[in-house]
Amino acid sequence: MPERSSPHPTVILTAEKVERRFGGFTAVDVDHLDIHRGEITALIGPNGAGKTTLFNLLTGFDRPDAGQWTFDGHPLAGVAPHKVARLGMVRTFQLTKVLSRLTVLENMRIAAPGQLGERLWTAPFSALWKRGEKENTSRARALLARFLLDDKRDELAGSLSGGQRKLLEMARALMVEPRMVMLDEPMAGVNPALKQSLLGHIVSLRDDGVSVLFVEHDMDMVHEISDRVVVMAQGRVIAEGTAREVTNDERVVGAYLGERFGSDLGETASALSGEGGGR
Ligand SMILES: Nc1ncnc2c1ncn2[C@@H]1O[C@H](COP(=O)(O)OP(=O)(O)OP(=O)(O)O)[C@@H](O)[C@H]1O
Repeated sequence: MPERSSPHPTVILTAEKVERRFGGFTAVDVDHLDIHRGEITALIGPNGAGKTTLFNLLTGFDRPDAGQWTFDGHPLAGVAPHKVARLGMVRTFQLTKVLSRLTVLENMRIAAPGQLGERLWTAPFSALWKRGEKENTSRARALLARFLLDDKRDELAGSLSGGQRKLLEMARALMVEPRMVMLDEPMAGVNPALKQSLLGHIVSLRDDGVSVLFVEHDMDMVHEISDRVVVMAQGRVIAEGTAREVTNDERVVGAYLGERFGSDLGETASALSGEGGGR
């Protein structure tokens, strides 16, 4: 549906020859990857394709065996996650048990930049620190209002529904005012009623100028909001293009049909082919 990818996009993230091996097994072997600025990019692929491992590498949560990548001109290989976030690239995380025992507002406040970091050491209890805390709280409240969670602010995060948790994960990521957000399966465990609202929030991020990269198995979502789709299989990028282009790509259909479970891409491709009068 959207297919609004610009013919002359600028690149916000570019990766070269990124490799991650676990023992003798190569989980990621990406020769080249560009993510376009201001677009919604879906990263899809069968189970075990290396999508999450690539996310972890790009955001500093894992170390590559080889490779380089730059975000907005900053070389990032070997840079720690909190520094990556400070440069403007954040990823969402599923709420852990520990975070579930904190309130919604506490979850937001600890996601603020510099929290538990240098600010706390150099200026505890100072006026500067208090001002920072006040700013963090008002930013957190504004984001919670945007995601319709403000009336839940004093409730434990663990008491939220699956969809509300996803909204909180996204709101938390925005505490650092990122230029790029990486979402890991944003639709997993979300009921259909909240799905549209979540999609709307992702589109509104793009409309605010934030680049979005998301991993997802839900092909309806991929078709509905992606400007561009990158397909991985066996650690490599095997295809790139609009959702329609990649679902009609034989290499992509082959990669999915090769596995028994996972995505509905095979069905989607057949449906698309049917629309187009058969293949
Ligand atoms: N820490 C690890 N140690 C050993 N093997 C790992 C490790 N992390 C990932 N792998 C392997 O790397 C491969 C890629 O895994 P990854 O989780 O990145 O795939 P994925 O595309 O995200 O899959 P899914 O869609 O199922 O989440 C898999 O075969 C996985 O078993």
